[in-house]
Amino acid sequence: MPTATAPPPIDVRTLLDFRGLELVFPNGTVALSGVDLTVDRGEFVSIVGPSGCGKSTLLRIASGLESASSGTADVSAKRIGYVFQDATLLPWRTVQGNVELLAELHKAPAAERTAKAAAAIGLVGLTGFEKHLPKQLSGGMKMRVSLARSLTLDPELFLFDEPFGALDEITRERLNDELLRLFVEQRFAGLFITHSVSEAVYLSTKVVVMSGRPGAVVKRFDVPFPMPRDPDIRFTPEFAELVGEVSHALREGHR
Ligand SMILES: Nc1ncnc2c1ncn2[C@@H]1O[C@H](COP(=O)(O)OP(=O)(O)OP(=O)(O)O)[C@@H](O)[C@H]1O
Repeated sequence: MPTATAPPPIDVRTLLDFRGLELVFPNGTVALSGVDLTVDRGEFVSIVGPSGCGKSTLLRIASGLESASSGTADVSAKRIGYVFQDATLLPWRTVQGNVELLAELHKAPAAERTAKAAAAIGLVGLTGFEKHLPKQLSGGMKMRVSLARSLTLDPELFLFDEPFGALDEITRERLNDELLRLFVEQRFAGLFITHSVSEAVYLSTKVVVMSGRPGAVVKRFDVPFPMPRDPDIRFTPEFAELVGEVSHALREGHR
């Protein structure tokens, strides 16, 4: 009797899979050249690279806003969250109204929207600020609202484009810890762009270093420190050593 052939297993671990990506803009600018990048479930991947090396372009490809000229860009994550350097809040809407926005666009019923927004506002530590308008919030609080807005979608993959770049050091460190807590609790995967090597090492399970334009991956580092991550890890020689190695690769790739 013929035996049924089992279908090939689907690799549900990989949420984003870029192979040999090239991107040439219509004006001839070669932004990316042969970029291989994957983000698996459970991973938090940071990209560091010199200005103009194509980091934001990679996120634009991940979100479907840009298409590669060649190579393959597979994104199997169904629900994707976005946080950019600018919190992009609607100034006339309250915190609650801003956080409900995505659920509203997805036509979720009012009661579900309210409940999801309240839970997300709680997750980012803004309970009590629901009725505030964006102009009444600090920069760090606005970023929390931006995070909460995407959390209502229960994202499988979160894309971050230098979300904390404009914040002061203390606020940035606090938000790094909040983000790590959310990563552990909410179990989304992350693709995070930053100019800060220590931020990349502190947050990530993997750090990818890109060269200057055209952007290519010059080195990948696995970050061995366990999750949940101890904030004091930043003051250890092992942490300093890894930051040094990533910084060195960044300098080498920039020549
Ligand atoms: N629409 C476009 N047309 C032509 N060139 C572009 C376009 N968009 C971006 N570029 C160029 O492509 C390169 C990559 O841009 P991108 O914004 O991805 O870099 P980046 O690494 O995110 O930079 P930064 O760190 O400064 O934010 C840059 O040199 C940029 O000037």
